[in-house]
Amino acid sequence: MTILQVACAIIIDHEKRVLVTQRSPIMKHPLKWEFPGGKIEPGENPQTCIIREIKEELTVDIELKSRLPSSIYHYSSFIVELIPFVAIIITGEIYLKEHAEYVWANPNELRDLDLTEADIPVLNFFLNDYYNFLN
Ligand SMILES: Nc1nc2c([nH]c(=O)n2[C@@H]2O[C@H](COP(=O)(O)OP(=O)(O)OP(=O)(O)O)[C@@H](O)[C@H]2O)c(=O)[nH]1
Repeated sequence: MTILQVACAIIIDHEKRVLVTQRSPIMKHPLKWEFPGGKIEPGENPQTCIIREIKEELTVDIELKSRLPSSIYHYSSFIVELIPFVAIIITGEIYLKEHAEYVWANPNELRDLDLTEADIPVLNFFLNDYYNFLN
C-alpha cells in the first residue's frame, strides 16, 4: 500500500488557542475534526504544500513556526503520513472553502473533539511536548 503524505497546520492564536476544522459530509472521514491541510503534490515540499493548502482551504496566509514529528496511521484503504507544522496567521480572514465548521479550541476542548485517527498522536505531542513552551 502506498503512503499518502499529507501536511497539516496547527494554527495558534495569541491566546494559545488552536484552529481545528470539521470535515464536510462529502469528504472522506465525514464530520471528523482535523488540522487543516492536504496532500503533498509531486515535486512539492511539505512547507510549500501546507502554505498552499491553507490559502486554498481557509483563504489566509500563514507563517510556519515549527515542524513536529510525523504521524503514520494505517486506515483500512490507505496509509497516511501526517506531517504537522505549528503556524500563525499573518494575513487574511478565515473563510471556509471546503470544511463544514471551524473552532478555536483550548487544550481541553481539543481533547474532547472527534479527531481523525492520524491526528491523535499529533495532538498528544503538541500538548505534551510543545504547548507549555509557547509564550
Ligand atoms: N487535511 C488533513 N487530512 C488528514 C488529517 N488527518 C488525516 O488522516 N487526514 C487524511 O489525509 C487525507 C488528506 O487529504 P485531503 O485533505 O486533500 O483530503 P481530501 O478530502 O481532498 O481527499 P480525497 O480527495 O481523497 O477525498 C484525507 O484522506 C484525510 O482523511 C488532517 O489532520 N488533516
